[in-house]
Amino acid sequence: MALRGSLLRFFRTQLNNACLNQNRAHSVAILGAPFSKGQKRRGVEHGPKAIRDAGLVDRLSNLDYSVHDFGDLSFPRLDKDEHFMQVPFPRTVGRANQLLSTAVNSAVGAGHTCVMLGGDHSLAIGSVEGHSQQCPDLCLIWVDAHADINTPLTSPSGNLHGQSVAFLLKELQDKMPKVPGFSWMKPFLSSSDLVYIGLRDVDPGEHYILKDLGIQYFTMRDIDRMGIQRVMEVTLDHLLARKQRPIHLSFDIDSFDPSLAPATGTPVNGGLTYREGIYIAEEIHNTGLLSVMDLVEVNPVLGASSEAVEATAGLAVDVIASSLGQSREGANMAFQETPSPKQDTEQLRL
Ligand SMILES: NC(=[NH2+])NCCC[C@H](N)C(=O)O
Ligand SMILES: [Mn+2]
Ligand SMILES: [Mn+2]
Repeated sequence: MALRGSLLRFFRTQLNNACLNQNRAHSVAILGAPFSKGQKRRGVEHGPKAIRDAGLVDRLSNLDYSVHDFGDLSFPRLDKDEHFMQVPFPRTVGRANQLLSTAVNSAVGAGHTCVMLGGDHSLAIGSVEGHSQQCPDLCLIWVDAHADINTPLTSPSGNLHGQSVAFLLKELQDKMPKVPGFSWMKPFLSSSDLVYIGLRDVDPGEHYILKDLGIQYFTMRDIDRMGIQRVMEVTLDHLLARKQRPIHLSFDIDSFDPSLAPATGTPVNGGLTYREGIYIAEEIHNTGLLSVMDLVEVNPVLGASSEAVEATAGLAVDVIASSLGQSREGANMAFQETPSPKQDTEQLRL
């Protein structure tokens, strides 16, 4: 019995080590997912380019990562893809997510911390699913103005980017109709493995589900009341107190206030400040457990000016860099000691 227990523990640690960043702390994979069929506004498929143009790769290289930019995935166009109930493009969205899942699965398997650039938020289905193939005990932090937990039966819009979480949760399995295009996956996440931060536009059916499943969430009002420091403390405690496990961060740029992130499809007033957003990212980095992150819903076509687009994409880069260790305290990688003028002149004389 004792031997069996310790063997089990050993294998569990082995499995965890593949996922708990030890070996991959210094290697980041970037995956572009130029995809927009989870919602109806065009332009969000240009998100990956806008974020790269804002200097993502340079910023991560400055952090001393080896950065592997795997470029953009290419998603097939399916000619025949009729609505399912109110849901447009179900097969196209299902297939794109299946491809993304495979890509995330192999990037994590190869030892990278993975950054997925969207694209709309329906892509989190494939991203979290692929991550879970490598790290079945992952937990999910969803930073968003929206809960994205509608089912096809509760959704007011039909859009799949407002339903991603419903596809992931085991507890909603018997509330979900069989959506064509999604037979490759089944739900795997428990509602206790998920925390929301930043909510302020929750549909009635979503609110019912959040309450019914007892999901931990922090609205903007909660952030006003408790402060972002306490919100992060409770979030990380909720997810990690029992055991350390890999984190999937799914970050929707519309969690920020529209004054900071105007170029997005479903902006909602009263969002995160710059400092709150960066603090969330820093705290997640400080756990040492970030394994995959999504940065979604940057839509360069919806910016009123090039400045608006650059501000939104630049903010996305700041969030990604902070999640991967850029620190407001500064870092001293280049210095072993404070350079002294005496040594300098000696060197000059030589
Ligand atoms: N990922 C997003 N921006 N989602 C917005 C969802 C909006 C709304 N709740 C819906 O279901 O359509
Ligand atoms: Mn979202
Ligand atoms: Mn959103």
